[in-house]
Amino acid sequence: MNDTADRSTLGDKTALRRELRRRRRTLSPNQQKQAAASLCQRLKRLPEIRRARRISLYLPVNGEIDPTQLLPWLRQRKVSIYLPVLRPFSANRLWFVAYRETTPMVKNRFGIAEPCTRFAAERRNRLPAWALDTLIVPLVGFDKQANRMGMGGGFYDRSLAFMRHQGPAPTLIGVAHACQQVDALPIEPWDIPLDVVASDTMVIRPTKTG
Ligand SMILES: Nc1nc2c(c(=O)[nH]1)N(C=O)[C@@H](CNc1ccc(C(=O)N[C@@H](CCC(=O)O)C(=O)O)cc1)CN2
Ligand SMILES: Nc1ncnc2c1ncn2[C@@H]1O[C@H](COP(=O)(O)OP(=O)(O)OP(=O)(O)O)[C@@H](O)[C@H]1O
Repeated sequence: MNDTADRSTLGDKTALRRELRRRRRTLSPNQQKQAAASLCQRLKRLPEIRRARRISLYLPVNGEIDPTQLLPWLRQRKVSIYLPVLRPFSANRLWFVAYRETTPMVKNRFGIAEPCTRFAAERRNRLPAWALDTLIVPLVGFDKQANRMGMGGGFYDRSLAFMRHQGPAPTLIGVAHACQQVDALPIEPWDIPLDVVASDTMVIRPTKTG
């Protein structure tokens, strides 16, 4: 690809990301609540989530759809719950820290609540991504092939890069509001494909090829 094409692709992606983030921010508190309830109903019926024993989810910010209504249901099923935490000294990578009622929380540099560094520093409180069996991944956008767009930091793509090789392959469930769907997203070489996308109105799986 030449330089000009490269720059215009990047420009398109940034503009699209901004537009999709704007869409979810304009939802009213009531719409947010309805969407979250409807998403969680759908998620509870997914075989992928009913099999989960070690799952990560996220605490929503800036209009992201809220998956936390799942917490009581997961706890009742004795599923271990983890949150993504920005890894110190490891740029744009995540590790996953146990989220219990007693976990001490702080806000990270993006204003997202996460388990505090001292708690996360203890090995027994955290897992690398490959040791989870299921991840609920926050999406900024998705398309009908279940391709994803995230915040643009490459946090999930970097943390899941191990999935290109043989070995552990946690189930990846992308979640978003229905208004975050677009016709087609550009696929990047580093994108790790999702198994399923769930929104407040639908469940999408990529069509199998090959
Ligand atoms: N709720 C939630 N938690 C999450 C993610 C997420 O998307 N949602 N992440 C998924 O990767 C990781 C954090 N990734 C992020 C990547 C970029 C930005 C970001 O650029 N935010 C602001 C800038 C804020 C600032 O710099 O102060 C922005 O977009 O303008 C935020 C979080 C881990 N935790
Ligand atoms: N495995 C990787 N190793 C190194 N850099 C990576 C990797 N994956 C993604 N990146 C880099 O991260 C940046 C952001 O990627 P992209 O725009 O696809 O983000 P995203 O998929 O929206 O973000 P996220 O994964 O945080 O949801 C890109 O510049 C890309 O080069």
